Amino acid sequence: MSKNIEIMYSNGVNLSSVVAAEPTGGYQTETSQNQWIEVLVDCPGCSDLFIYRLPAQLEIKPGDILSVPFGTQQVGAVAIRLLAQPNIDIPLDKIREVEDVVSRGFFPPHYWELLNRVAAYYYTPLMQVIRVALPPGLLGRSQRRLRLTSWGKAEIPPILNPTAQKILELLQKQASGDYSYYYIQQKVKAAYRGTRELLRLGLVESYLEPPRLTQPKLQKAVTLLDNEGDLTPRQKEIVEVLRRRGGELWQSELLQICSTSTSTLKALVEKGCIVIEEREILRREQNPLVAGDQAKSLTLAQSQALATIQSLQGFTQVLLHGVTGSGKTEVYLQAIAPLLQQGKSALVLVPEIGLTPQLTDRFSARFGKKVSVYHSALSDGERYDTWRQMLTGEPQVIIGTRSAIFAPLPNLGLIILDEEHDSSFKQDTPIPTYHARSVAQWRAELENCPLILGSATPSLESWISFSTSETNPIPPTYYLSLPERINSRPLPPVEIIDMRQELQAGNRSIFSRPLQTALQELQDKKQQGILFIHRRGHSTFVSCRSCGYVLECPHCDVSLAYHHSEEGAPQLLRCHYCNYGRSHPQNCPECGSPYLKFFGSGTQRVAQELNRQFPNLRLIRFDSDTTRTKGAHRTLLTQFANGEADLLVGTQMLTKGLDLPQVTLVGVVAADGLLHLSDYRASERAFQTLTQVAGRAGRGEDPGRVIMQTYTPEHPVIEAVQKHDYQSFSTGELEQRQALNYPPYGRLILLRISSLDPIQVQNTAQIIATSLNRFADLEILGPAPASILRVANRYRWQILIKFPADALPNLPNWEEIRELCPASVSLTIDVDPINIM
Ligand SMILES: Nc1ncnc2c1ncn2[C@@H]1O[C@H](COP(=O)(O)OP(=O)(O)OP(=O)(O)O)[C@@H](O)[C@H]1O
Ligand SMILES: [Zn+2]
Ligand SMILES: [Zn+2]
Repeated sequence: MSKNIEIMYSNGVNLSSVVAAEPTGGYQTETSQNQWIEVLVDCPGCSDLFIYRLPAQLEIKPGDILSVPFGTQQVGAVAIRLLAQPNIDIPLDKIREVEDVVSRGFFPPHYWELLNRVAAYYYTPLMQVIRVALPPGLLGRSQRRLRLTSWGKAEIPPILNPTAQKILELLQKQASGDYSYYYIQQKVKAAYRGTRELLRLGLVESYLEPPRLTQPKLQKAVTLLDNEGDLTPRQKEIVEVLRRRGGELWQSELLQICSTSTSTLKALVEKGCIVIEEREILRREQNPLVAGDQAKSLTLAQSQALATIQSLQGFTQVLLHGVTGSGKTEVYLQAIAPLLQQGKSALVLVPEIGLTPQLTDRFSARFGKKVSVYHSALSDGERYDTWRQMLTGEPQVIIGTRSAIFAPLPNLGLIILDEEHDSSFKQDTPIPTYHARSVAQWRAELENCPLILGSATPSLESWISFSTSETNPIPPTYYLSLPERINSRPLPPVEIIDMRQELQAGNRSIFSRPLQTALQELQDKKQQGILFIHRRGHSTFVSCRSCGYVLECPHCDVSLAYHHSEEGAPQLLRCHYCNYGRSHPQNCPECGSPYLKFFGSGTQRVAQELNRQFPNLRLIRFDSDTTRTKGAHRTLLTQFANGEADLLVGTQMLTKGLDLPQVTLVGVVAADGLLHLSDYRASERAFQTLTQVAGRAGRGEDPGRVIMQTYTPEHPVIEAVQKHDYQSFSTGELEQRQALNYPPYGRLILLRISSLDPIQVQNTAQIIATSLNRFADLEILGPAPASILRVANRYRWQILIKFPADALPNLPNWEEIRELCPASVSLTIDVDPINIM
């Protein structure tokens, strides 16, 4: 085995400073006098730079993806920086050579710098950021292989040394004459001597097999040539089919259409009528065909907003604050159209996949094939190919979720974050714990293009940075408002129902009397409704009426939710944290009593109740249980849009961006579930969710109405939602945030500490907190157990660090903090956390 271990920096260089110090210069580096390259290797735990020799025949640039020898393996690596001299003191012959380039020029200009900023801001090793940004599998292990040449396949080998002889025999015994280096090394001692000889004699050749996942998908294509030969009637038929189809078809299609065989096609090849060759097919998610549409003539507010957007030059930020149904999407579409004409691309980020079918359709209707989607529910192949398609530089529109902010579009003209307030733009785990909005700001700055943040309920962060009257802010910022719905349609009136009074009046149903009446009327009037429930499943917990025992998850400190859908389907208890499931017991496991009672209502229970009380009402459940399979979102929404159901019953998922003009009624079964969460953002989130769900009503010709049930009608969030009053809600909420120094006035860093060992995690949390107390400008909250201490058997503690947003104080050296954790305790640094529970 080789003892040439790669040479690593001994003093733990701070990577971000190394790379950030040389912004994009790497791309223009004169390669001639550089003989060395620093690389990042894709190997767990390796965050340092390693130095390699440049092979004479290879031209390598920073950003290229490489294959390098590492220990005894070949691993993926990213070229970081070229050097004229190795900057460490080691014998030059100890430095190994780069094996090969797997993929060239993978990063568009500025991209590299973006990744570095993310790594630095979120205290994450650069390699982890690269992993989030690249499609899966790109850095997979490529394999060096050895195969026989045609000369090597011949029977008469020259006289060889014994190892070479053994390897040759090994290869010749194998049908394709092809093995990995690794396999040969296992089989033959000191194999390198033999391979060297075989290579020198030209009996074998060595080649690099790219990682499997990233292999482009090839398929045989048949192309018609002009030679009319002497053909049989059958052959003529095939040629005719090809001609009618434009002279080109995939072989598989042609075989199917003509019910013919490959040997028939081969005969045509021999007659010179057709050629068959391998072509790459791009596995992009197929957008269903949608009828094209034209730009709508804009309302006054829309055209003013558009005019401002079109006047923007370079890096600017726009907050497009438009009430629900005010036509923000139309503004996006018309802002993008001229960019595509200029050969530029646009990036549109949306919160959830559930949202994308409708939105993607609107974009496809306008821009056709120039639109692609990019999100984590795509297959690896689809992701990889969409990625490659972006690199072509063709003007295009990418619509995607959070991670699409890293889409490598070379010629970016505009970035849009739709529903910018949505918390799904923030990644909690794994690291980097990035917020797509922050990354979008950096990206827009680096690409020098405008960024549009759109929402009916802007996050307080965005609101404050656009509403404070700073003169000449950098970058220039614009607050654009669409205060009215399209065609001056009114926002729907919101009726608040006090459920305590319902109970007093003897109504024990989960539906208040006004909601019952409204549901009844729905059918008579042939209109549609949406019913919002905070939780999926049937009931939140099951407990014994005799002894009070609550069924809990064995791995988490939470009660199990009851899931039951149709008659006859198995009754299931499920943990919403770790997905543990068990069958529902007949009797109490504690006292044996048969009287088990369900508490709290999820989507399933509400659906059951509806079926019981309104047997004629047709409903569709829309939550993460019913939308698990690919395409389910689209199918269910299409059914609903086609009028196959009267009511859509679901969770958060249906609050966002749905545009269904025939929906007149929106019901909120219990607003309270959202209000009383132990998190400083609970009110903001509740206001946003309730306003958004209310905004689904009355978007078409018929006026809408909202019925909101609650036990706390006097809650300020409920009052603000009722009045559609963003302004007063945000003013009040900001005062509270300021008083306590919470964002957007203060900044937060959350340390999440977890372990299987309850004692060790608590001790570690304590030790970390003590060491943080040395920093006078930091306010340290905790250590405290997370609100659910144990999840999936891991005990979780946290420490919240608070500091003023305007002055970055002296922060701890996170590596030192990390070293305080024993191996069994893991630490995640969540910068600007959103979920603190
Ligand atoms: N200028 C226009 N003329 C006629 N109809 C329009 C115009 N602009 C938008 N619309 C239509 O109005 C409806 C609402 O628009 P859109 O969905 O873009 O609103 P939105 O502001 O994104 O709402 P939300 O924030 O609730 O998602 C859509 O059906 C859209 O096609
Ligand atoms: Zn019991
Ligand atoms: Zn669990």
